[in-house]
Amino acid sequence: MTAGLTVQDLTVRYGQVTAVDDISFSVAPGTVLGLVGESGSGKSTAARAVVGLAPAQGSIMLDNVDLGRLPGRQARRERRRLQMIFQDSRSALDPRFTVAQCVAEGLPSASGVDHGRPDPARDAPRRSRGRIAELLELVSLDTGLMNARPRALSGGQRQRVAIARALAAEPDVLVADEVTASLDVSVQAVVLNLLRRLQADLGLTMIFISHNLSVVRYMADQIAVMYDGRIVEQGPTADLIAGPEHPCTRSLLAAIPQMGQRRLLSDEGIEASVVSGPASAPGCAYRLRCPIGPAASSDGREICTSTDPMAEAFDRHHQTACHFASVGS
Ligand SMILES: Nc1ncnc2c1ncn2[C@@H]1O[C@H](COP(=O)(O)OP(=O)(O)OP(=O)(O)O)[C@@H](O)[C@H]1O
Repeated sequence: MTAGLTVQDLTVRYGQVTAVDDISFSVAPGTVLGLVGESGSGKSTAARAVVGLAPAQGSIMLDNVDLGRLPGRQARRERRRLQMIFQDSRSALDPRFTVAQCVAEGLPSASGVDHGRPDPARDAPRRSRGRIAELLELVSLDTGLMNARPRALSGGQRQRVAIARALAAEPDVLVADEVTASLDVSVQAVVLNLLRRLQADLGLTMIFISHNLSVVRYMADQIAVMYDGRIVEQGPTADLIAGPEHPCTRSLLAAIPQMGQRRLLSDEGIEASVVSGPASAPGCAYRLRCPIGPAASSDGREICTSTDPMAEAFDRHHQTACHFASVGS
């Protein structure tokens, strides 16, 4: 069984911008956490921080090992257990490399640490080709494409190469950030099914990010909803979909087109970007958008403007950061 992931008090600041604001979550071994939220809510930054690509405060633990407390070399080795797949496979793959070389980038070296960028002038080492072929088969890619360059591939094929490269490192945790957002709608479902199958077959622990709640719903066991750098609601997928408590979650749900699979898997329908108050303002960050908060109520809902709602446990599994989470939609 792969390791579980625990993230505690994760904060990422870029100058004055707090992109991720003190979030905590855990992903049980072999399960999928869906991270959903509007554009700019901090999903990508959180993901990048988890895999060590963004400067962060807080702790990231694989099982009970805090990666931030390990010495450099050991930390680098442990970080290989977390792999990320990005939205844009075109820029994620080096155009000078063959497919085999792209996948070989992910293979652990004999010493167990990064073997760096393979020399694009040389072919993937002969001893690795068997493993590379295995990985291509795993992602249902024709091994005849081994010597092709990424630009000769379709978007879906390139994303499969990126997945194969991530799997080459034999990760415990896979972080998938909007991996189908730039694919044709017809290919999105195929890649999502592939990811779901690989996750289940390999028992991977996974963070799956999308701004499209219908896609996250399909992929995830648990969902965390982000707004303005924070997690405003999290819980088991079925509970959160059947009984969304935070108005932000309700708004994301309402934006799902109630149509067939083609529309459901498209990126249509999620509106707007984050509108928050000044960073120093007290109160709930969602209040300016909120249909049940101060703007919408005659009683003023003073608490929304005066007090930041901490995530309160409505039950043990389902948490919502809203003073009026139980008020109807
Ligand atoms: N390198 C950076 N420098 C400065 N600000 C950044 C940087 N990366 C992200 N941000 C800011 O952090 C906030 C969160 O951005 P992030 O990309 O993580 O959100 P997101 O939810 O992933 O959005 P999207 O779905 O559009 O990618 C935004 O306000 C963004 O402008």
